[in-house]
Amino acid sequence: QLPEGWEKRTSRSTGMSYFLNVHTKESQWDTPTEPAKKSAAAGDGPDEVQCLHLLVKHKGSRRPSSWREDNITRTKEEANMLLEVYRTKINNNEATFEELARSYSDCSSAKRGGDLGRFGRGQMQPPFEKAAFGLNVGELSGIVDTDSGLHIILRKS
Ligand SMILES: N=C(N)NCCC[C@H](NC(=O)[C@@H]1CCC/C1=C/[C@H](COP(=O)(O)O)NC=O)C(N)=O
Repeated sequence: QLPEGWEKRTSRSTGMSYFLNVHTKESQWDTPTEPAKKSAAAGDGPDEVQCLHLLVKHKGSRRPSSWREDNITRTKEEANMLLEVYRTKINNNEATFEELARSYSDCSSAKRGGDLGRFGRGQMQPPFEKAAFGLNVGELSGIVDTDSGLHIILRKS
């Protein structure tokens, strides 16, 4: 039995259950324990963000294949080391996020410099969403672990 004001829904892209606040239309992955709030109080972070990401897949990825490699066999540790190198290059201004994503990201968004466009809550896998919505505009994330692989994220707006 859900607290008042919540409805259980299923995500189109992952088939995972999420919860919709029927008053504010906000959604969340975590099972609600309190009645749904009636208004979107300020300070709940943005409704939508626009991010670039650089995904390095590994042999344990949910789909260990990409435009770069038909069969991705690198280990998760190797993926982590690659992302540390990319983060360092970006922080040292040796390369831009877009240049590295375009060359090395295992996501189809590589062709757009890693741009995922604007997205709201309930669209991306939970660890990615948590990291992305926790960034300030212009901030580069640490290494984020999802079923897709390992990512670094740059929030654009
Ligand atoms: N709404 C927008 N713009 N597109 C739908 C995104 C669907 C979403 N995707 C992800 O969460 C992964 C992690 C962050 C980006 C992302 C990209 C994945 C990574 O590659 P894959 O593991 O699929 O091979 N490629 C596309 O989906 C999901 N709920 O599965």
